[in-house]
Amino acid sequence: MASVEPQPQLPLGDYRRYGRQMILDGFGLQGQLRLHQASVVVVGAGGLGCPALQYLAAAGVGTLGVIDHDIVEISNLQRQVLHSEARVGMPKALSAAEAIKQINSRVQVNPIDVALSPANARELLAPYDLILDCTDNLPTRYLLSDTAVTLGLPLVSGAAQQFDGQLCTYNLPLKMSDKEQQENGPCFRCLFPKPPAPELAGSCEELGVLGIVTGIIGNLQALEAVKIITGLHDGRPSLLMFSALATPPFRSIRLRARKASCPACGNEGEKIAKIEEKGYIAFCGGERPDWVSRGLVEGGSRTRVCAKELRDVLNNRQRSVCVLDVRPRTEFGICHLPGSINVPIKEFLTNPTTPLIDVANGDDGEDVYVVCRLGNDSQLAVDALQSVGWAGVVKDLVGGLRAWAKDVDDGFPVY
Ligand SMILES: Nc1ncnc2c1ncn2[C@@H]1O[C@H](COP(=O)(O)OP(=O)(O)OP(=O)(O)O)[C@@H](O)[C@H]1O
Ligand SMILES: [Zn+2]
Repeated sequence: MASVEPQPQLPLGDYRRYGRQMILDGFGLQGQLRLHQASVVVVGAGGLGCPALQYLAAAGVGTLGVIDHDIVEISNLQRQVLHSEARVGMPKALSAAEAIKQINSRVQVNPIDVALSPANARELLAPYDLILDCTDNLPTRYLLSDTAVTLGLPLVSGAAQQFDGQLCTYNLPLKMSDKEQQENGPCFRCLFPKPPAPELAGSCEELGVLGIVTGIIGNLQALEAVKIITGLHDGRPSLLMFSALATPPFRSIRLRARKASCPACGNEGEKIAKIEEKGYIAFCGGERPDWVSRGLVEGGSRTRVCAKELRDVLNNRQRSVCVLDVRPRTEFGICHLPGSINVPIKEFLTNPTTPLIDVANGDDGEDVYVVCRLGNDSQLAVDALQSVGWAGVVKDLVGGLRAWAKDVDDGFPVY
C-alpha cells in the first residue's frame, strides 16, 4: 500500500524561521500553530506597546491590532522603539504597523488610529483573543478592564514610570481540573476598587521615565501573552513589581481569587452597564488637564488662549496684565517670558490670590494669563482663581511655553 506523506502544517520557511523557539520543551509545533492562529490587540503604541509589538511580531503572532490616537514626536524616540526620526508627525498606529511589517511581513497588522473610548471599546476589542494594556492613564485602564471582563478576554497590563514598573494579567484563565468550570482571575477593579489620588497618576511627560524600564515591562507583557497563547502559563495570577534601582529589582505577589463584591466581575457586583453610566473620567477624579490635552476628554470647559492670542494681548495691552508662570523655580530660571511672575503651582494652589494681589498693589481686578511648560498645571491655576471669584480676566496658554516657542518665538528654549 502506498503511504500518504503527512503535509507540513506550517509553510516550510516557518520551520527555519521559528525553529529556535519551536524546539523548546512545551512549545513545539503546537505552540507555533497557536501563535499563528492568535490575534492580539495592543492598546497604546508608546513606551510599552512598541517593545511588546516588536516581540509579538517577531515570535509570529498571526494578527496584531494596534490602537493609538497619538502622533509620533521626537521626545517619544528615547523609548518608543518602533518609531523613527523619519516618521515624526505620523500617527503612531501607522508608524508601528510599518515597523512590524519590516520585522515580519506575514503578520496581519490592523492599525487603528483612534482613541479607545466607552463608545467604541467593545467593538474594537471583540475581534481579538487577548488584550495588552500599554496605555498611560487611569480612565483607559478601568475601561479596558471592564471591557475585558465583558468580552471574557485576558488583559495583560503594564505600567512604567521613572525607574519603576508593574505587570499584571487580569481576567487570567485559571488552570482548572477537567471537571471544574473555567474561571478567570481578578480584574483591575478587584485590586484597585478606587483610583489612586490624581497627584499619584502623573504622566511620563510630567514625571519622566527611563526607556529601558518601559522596554523591560513591555517585553514582559509580550512574554505573558506568548505564555497564555501557547499554554505555557501556570494560570496563577500574580502582580510583578520592578524597581531598577532596588536590589533585587523584581518582587512578585500572588493574587487572590476575584472578589464576589467586585462591581465589574463579581457575582454580587453592580454590573458594568451601571458603572459606565457614571463615566470613567468622573470615576477617576474628574477631567484632568493632561487628559484634555491628550484628546481623551472632549472639549474642556476652561477659557484659554493660544500663543498668538497671548502675544497680541501682551503687545496691545490697554490695562495692566499679569503673566503668571506656575512652573517650578528651577524651570523658571531656565527661561521665562519677560515681565512674568513665578509662583510654583503647589504654592499657588494653597493660596491663589495673595501673590497676585501683592504684585498688583492690592488690585484684585487685574487680568491674569497663566503659563506653564505644557498647558496642564496652568489649567489648575485658572480653576483655583475662578473658584475664589477673581474679578479680572483669567485665562491660560494652551500648550504652554512649548506652544509659545513653536508659534510665536522660535528663539524661546524648548526643554
Ligand atoms: N484611550 C486611549 N486610546 C488610544 N491610545 C491611548 C489611549 N490612552 C493612551 N493611549 C496611548 O498610549 C500610549 C502611552 O504611551 P507613552 O506614555 O509611552 O506615550 P506618550 O503619551 O506619547 O508619552 P509622553 O508622556 O512622554 O508624552 C500613548 O501613545 C497614548 O497615545
Ligand atoms: Zn473584578
